[in-house]
Amino acid sequence: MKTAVIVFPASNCDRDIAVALEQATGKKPAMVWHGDTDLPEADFYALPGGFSYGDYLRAGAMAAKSPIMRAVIDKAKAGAPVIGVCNGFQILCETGLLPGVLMRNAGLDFVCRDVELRVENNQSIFTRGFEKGSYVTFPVAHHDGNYVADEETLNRIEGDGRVAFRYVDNPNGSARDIAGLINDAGNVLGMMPHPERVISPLLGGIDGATFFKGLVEAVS
Ligand SMILES: NC(=O)CC[C@H](N)C(=O)O
Repeated sequence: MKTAVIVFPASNCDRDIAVALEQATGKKPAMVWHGDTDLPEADFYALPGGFSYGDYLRAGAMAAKSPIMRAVIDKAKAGAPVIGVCNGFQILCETGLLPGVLMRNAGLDFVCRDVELRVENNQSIFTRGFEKGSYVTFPVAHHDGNYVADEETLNRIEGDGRVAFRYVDNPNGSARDIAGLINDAGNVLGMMPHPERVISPLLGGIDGATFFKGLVEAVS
């Protein structure tokens, strides 16, 4: 099982997700710099959290135009599994691989705390490790986590069962409490909460370990 993590200037969760992936797969992921143009072969690709390019213009907007993202977009369109966490979710929206956009939190504050999420869909490769309707707790840490899309898009996403996770107590104003979203084809997931930060009791929880284990099993 090979995985790869894309590293942008001011990514700050790249090593956290690398540790989570190594724990789940037994192998260190390839770390790929944003300025590269070629991706190594991998069973899935991860876009980590952080403040890529200082969150200038809009969080994820500049990273979406970085050289490596052309290769990530091609891989995703060819069906490779891609996961984006927090800034990674922002980047996926800015590339258009996922619909909608992440705007400033409704309360205008940076929100940093554990949040409870409902698993809305366990049919995807990303959520198969969970029971549908079960609850998990992951931390959030962001100022731009307010998911916005037009009504038609929201209806379509919900109608197609593409909401992966929903906030129980919405921390940022996201439309329809959406915390994590899957693309049409089912191979791209973006989510604001951080599963890679709860992969051991020492870190305060293991729901993230279940998440990565389920993903690894699904793509093996
Ligand atoms: N941890 C993260 O990836 C959050 C950073 C993100 N750019 C924000 O909205 O604040």
